[in-house]
Amino acid sequence: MPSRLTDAFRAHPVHLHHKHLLDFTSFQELPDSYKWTQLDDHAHCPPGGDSFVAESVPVIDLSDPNALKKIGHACKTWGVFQVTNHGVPSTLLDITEKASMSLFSLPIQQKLKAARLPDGVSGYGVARIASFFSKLMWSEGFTVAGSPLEHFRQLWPQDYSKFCDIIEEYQLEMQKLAARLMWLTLGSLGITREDIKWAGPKSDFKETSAALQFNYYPACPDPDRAMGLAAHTDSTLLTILYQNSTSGLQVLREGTGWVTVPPIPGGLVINVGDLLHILSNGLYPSVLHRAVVNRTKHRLSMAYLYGPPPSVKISPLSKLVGPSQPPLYRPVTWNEYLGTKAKHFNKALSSVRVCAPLNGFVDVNDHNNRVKVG
Ligand SMILES: O=C(O)CCC(=O)C(=O)O
Ligand SMILES: [Fe+2]
Repeated sequence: MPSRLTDAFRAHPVHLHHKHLLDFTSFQELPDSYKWTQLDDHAHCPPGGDSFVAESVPVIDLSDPNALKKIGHACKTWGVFQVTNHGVPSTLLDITEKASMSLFSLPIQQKLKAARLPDGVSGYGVARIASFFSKLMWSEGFTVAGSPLEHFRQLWPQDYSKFCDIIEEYQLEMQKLAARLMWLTLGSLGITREDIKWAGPKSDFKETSAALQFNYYPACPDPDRAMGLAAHTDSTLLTILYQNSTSGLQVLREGTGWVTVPPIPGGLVINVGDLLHILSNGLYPSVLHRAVVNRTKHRLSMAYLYGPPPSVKISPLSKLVGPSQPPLYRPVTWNEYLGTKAKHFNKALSSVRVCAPLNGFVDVNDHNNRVKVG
């Protein structure tokens, strides 16, 4: 089944020659094309070493009766949190991690058989945001939007169905968790089931769309100068991210700089995306994040990118706007917004803004162009 997200990228294809997808294991030294400086990074802060930061991203136990309140606070102040007791079986997380490791461990010629087309969404390739940077990122990726069947047949002609089953089960579990998190997040804003008609007759967000993004970051000979995945916000409502036991995810904390989100066993990271930022009229700002790499250990992450049904226009919720809080953003569908992001990247959110905020709050990405962090 063709992905409904595909249309968004037709107008902005990413033409990246496969020479960019290198066999990372062959390098003893970091090639110049992978050396990032302050100027190469829109966030004006090259990867660098870990600095000590006292603050840490909230960890919320979903079985805690105060989870809703804690999620609201985390969304408002961080735009990111980790969840435990989320109901996704740890065996499924392990199996899916192993399946994606099998994928990235295939010979490069085999992986290229499932290469993402320039105007496509699914398949193997470099990060889509790579086209906005002159330096290369130390990572490879695989995106699944809809069914992975065709690509998996290319990758594993003999046992593709086993891998398809794993992905399908993972997608189902993520869908359930995403719907639960949506109600917790919206509930923390005082939004009820009557306010979100597009959640469907059973309020289960069954018609929403999503993509799965697998990222692989090989061990790197010069991690302080390499970039795994450059700073960006996700164009989602929310993202559910699983990371293996190697740390690398960092989020930008206002006034502090980059804060590492440490992997916790069985934990999942939840990012507020740009569409939730719009829906909440800026009350829950999307989080700027990036991935750095490691000298000795590879890193793997699996991001479930969760958005609304394709035809739904996302705009600030009417309960959250009023005479003193005018709507800050114009209505957009997910596809429209992905097209805007493909063109404007980190300026996408400001490009759909219709009015300056009254409370002095600025979009993280605007901010990011003025402030040096780190
Ligand atoms: O690898 C990570 O931790 C970050 C991945 C990510 O931000 C993404 O896929 O959008
Ligand atoms: Fe991301």
